[in-house]
Amino acid sequence: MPRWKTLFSQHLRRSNTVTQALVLSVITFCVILPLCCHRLLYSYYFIKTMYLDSMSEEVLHEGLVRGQDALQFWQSTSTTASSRFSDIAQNPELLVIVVSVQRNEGRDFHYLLQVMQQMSGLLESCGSQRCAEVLVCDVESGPQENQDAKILEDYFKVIRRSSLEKRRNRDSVNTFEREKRDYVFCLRKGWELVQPKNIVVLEDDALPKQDFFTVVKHLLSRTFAFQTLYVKLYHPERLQRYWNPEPYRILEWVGLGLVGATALLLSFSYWNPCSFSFTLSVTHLLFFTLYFMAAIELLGRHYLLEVRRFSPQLYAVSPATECCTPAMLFPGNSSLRAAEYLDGSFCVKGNAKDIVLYQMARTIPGERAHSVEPNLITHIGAFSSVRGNPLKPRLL
Ligand SMILES: CC(=O)N[C@H]1[C@@H](OP(=O)(O)OP(=O)(O)OC[C@H]2O[C@@H](n3ccc(=O)[nH]c3=O)[C@H](O)[C@@H]2O)O[C@H](CO)[C@H](O)[C@@H]1O
Repeated sequence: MPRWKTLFSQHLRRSNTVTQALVLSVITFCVILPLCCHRLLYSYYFIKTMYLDSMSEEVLHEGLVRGQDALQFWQSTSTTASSRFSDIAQNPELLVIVVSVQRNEGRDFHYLLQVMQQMSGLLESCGSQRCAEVLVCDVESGPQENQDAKILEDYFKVIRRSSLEKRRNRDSVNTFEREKRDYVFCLRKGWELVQPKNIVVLEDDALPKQDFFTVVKHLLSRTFAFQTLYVKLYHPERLQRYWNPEPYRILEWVGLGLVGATALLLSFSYWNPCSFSFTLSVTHLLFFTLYFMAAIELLGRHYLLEVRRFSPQLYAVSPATECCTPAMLFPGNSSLRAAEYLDGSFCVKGNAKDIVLYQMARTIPGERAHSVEPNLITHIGAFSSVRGNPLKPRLL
């Protein structure tokens, strides 16, 4: 065949491949994914203008109903032996401390009651061998009472500061410093009272998921847990994307792209072995790796993480991410070190307790911190007790 003919047929084949790649990309990214994902809150295709307000209202309404149900639940529960968790054993394997303050905004949502209702269900499902001891740490030190904590007194042990400590704590510090001091108080008091082997601290709007105790138990059976200051059990869903600058996520992203592309190309080569030349496969591998990476990111990493719930062994442990402390595991006696670090810092807006802990774990030699994914709690607090709230809270 003359040379120009060979070149022409090569060019035709190449442009044919490029066209196929283009058509596939347009169909996937402009038709299929937008159709499937436009209602998924954490997907890039989510149409905020159409769905955000109505979804936020719906979630708010559901939260209110759950709160009223929880109130009714605790008001109607009789204090039988099985519903009482207030007798705390010494040296338990795990102590869960729930930190709570009286909320002014969103008080009808009874976050604490919701969390404790879920917790009591989880504790009951553990059977006679309790999976944890639980303390409610009521840190309200103003003139008002924490009504929800009061309701729970018949069922759980509630710890508070003494009146003298309360008076001392009332001096005019900013909210973030007060929040930190409250946290330190709960950590130390819990340790002092129960001497547990490990501690989990939950904020009062952190609703534990069904897999909570199973996964915490599994984490504690791994050696890394005892070389860490804390393990974060929650990270906000909106910050779980690959396009957030966490180095290990980039590795996961490229790895998933490569695995997807290799699997696809191997199945192609199985069904049509003649079309599988080396040059084609390298270009194809590159294209499909990028194709899968883009598809996963646009769909939303959050949804992919949910697949890991299949087994506790599949939960990913990685270096800790910065934001938020609604659910924290302090293995061994690390809660005492954390309390000491927090005590030595002064918190202000922009340098709240979550940032202080993160910085400590990064800068103090020998300290490390980890995060586990997917989340072990749902954050149900639409209203913040430390920051100003918008008139209508939104999901994003
Ligand atoms: C979901 C999320 O992103 N939550 C984070 C956000 O809290 P939020 O702004 O969401 O505030 P929040 O209402 O969830 O309060 C956090 C916790 O602090 C407790 N509390 C509040 C006031 C007080 O004077 N004393 C006290 O102990 C309260 O009971 C709750 O357990 O910012 C905090 C730092 O500022 C923490 O990093 C929270 O994890």
